[in-house]
Amino acid sequence: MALYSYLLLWMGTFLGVQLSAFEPGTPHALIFGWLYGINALFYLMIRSGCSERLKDPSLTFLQMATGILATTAILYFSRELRGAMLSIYFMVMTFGVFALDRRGLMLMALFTLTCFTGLQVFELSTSPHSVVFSYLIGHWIILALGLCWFIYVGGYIHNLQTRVRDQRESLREAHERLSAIAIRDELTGLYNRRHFLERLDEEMSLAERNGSALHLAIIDLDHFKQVNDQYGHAAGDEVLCRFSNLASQGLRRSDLLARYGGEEFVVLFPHASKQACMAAMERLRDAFASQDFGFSGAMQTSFSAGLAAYQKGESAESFTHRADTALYEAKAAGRNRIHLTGE
Ligand SMILES: Nc1nc2c(ncn2[C@@H]2O[C@H](COP(=O)(O)OP(=O)(O)OP(=O)(O)O)[C@@H](O)[C@H]2O)c(=O)[nH]1
Repeated sequence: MALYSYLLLWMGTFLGVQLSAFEPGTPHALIFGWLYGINALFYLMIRSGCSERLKDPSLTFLQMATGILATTAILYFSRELRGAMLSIYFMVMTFGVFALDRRGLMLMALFTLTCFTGLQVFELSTSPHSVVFSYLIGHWIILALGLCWFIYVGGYIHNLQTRVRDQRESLREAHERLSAIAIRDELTGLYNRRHFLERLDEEMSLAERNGSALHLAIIDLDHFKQVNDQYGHAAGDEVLCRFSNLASQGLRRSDLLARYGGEEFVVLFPHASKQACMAAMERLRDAFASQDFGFSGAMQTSFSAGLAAYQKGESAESFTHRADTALYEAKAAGRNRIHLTGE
C-alpha cells in the first residue's frame, strides 16, 4: 500500500514540476529514490522477522515518520500548491489509524506539526521576503485543526476496531467452551454417548486400516437402583461420580472412557491386547469394590462388564452388540465380573 501511495505521490509531484507548480529543480527522483530504498529496508526487516524484536513490529511509527519527513521535503519545493499538498500529511496519518491508538496518533500528529513548523521557520529565516505571512499562519492553522480532527476520528475508529476484535475473541472463546460442553456428560464430566459414538467410528476406521487391536468394554453398575431407592438420588449421583473418577485415573490417556447413559459406561481400548484390557478392567473392578460409601454391610458397590475385540469389517452396531451380550452374560453369571466375548 505504501509503495502504491508513494508512486501516486511521485506522479503528482512530477506533474507539478512539469506544470511549474513546484520549484523547477525539485529533486523528486532523489526524494522518492530514498523513500523507496528506506521502505524496501522496512519490508526486509518485517519479512525476515527482525522487526519482531522491536516494540513496534509492524514498524508503523518508522514508516509514518519517513512519510512525514518526505512530505515535508516535497512541501519545501511546492509553491502555490502548498495548501493542497498539506493533504498528503493526512494520507500518511491514515496509515496509523488502524495500527495506532489515540496516544500514538497524537505523537505522530505532534511530529507532523513539528516538521511543518520547522519548515516554516526555516523558510522565514532563509527567505523572509518570499513568505506571505497570512498564508503561513493559515496553512499552520489548517494543518493543526486537521490533525486534531484526525486524532479524534482515528482514536474513535481504533476503539471501534479494538471492541470488534474483543467481541470476536469472546465469541471464539464462547464457541470453544460450548463445543467442550457439548461432548461432555453434565454429571460426571466424562465424554457423552454422542462423542463416544463419533470416536468409535474413527477408531474402528483406524483399526481397519492399520490392522491394529481395538477392544470395547461396556460397564454397568450392579444393583444401582437399590442405592437410589435406599439412600436417595444424590447418593446415586455420588457413586456415579466416584466411579468416573476412579476409571479416569486408572485408565491410560489413550483409552476412551465415556458415560453411555444412566449407570452404564464404555471404555474403548485402542492398540491394547486382550490381556492388557482384561487386567485394566479387573484393576478397576477391585478399586470400585473397595470404595467405602458408608452403605450398610449388605450393600456392595460393584460392576459387571462385557469386553469385545473388534473384528475386521464389522459394523459399530455389531461391535457394541457383542460387548453388550458379554455384559448380559456377566450379569446373568452373578454380577461383579467381566466377560470377554468370543465371536
Ligand atoms: N442417581 C442417579 N441414578 C440414575 C441416573 N441415571 C440412571 N439412574 C438410575 O439407575 C438405575 C438403574 O437401574 P436398573 O436398570 O434397574 O439397574 P440396576 O439396579 O443397576 O440393576 P442391574 O443392572 O441389573 O444390576 C435406575 O434406578 C435409574 O433411575 C443418574 O444420573 N443418577
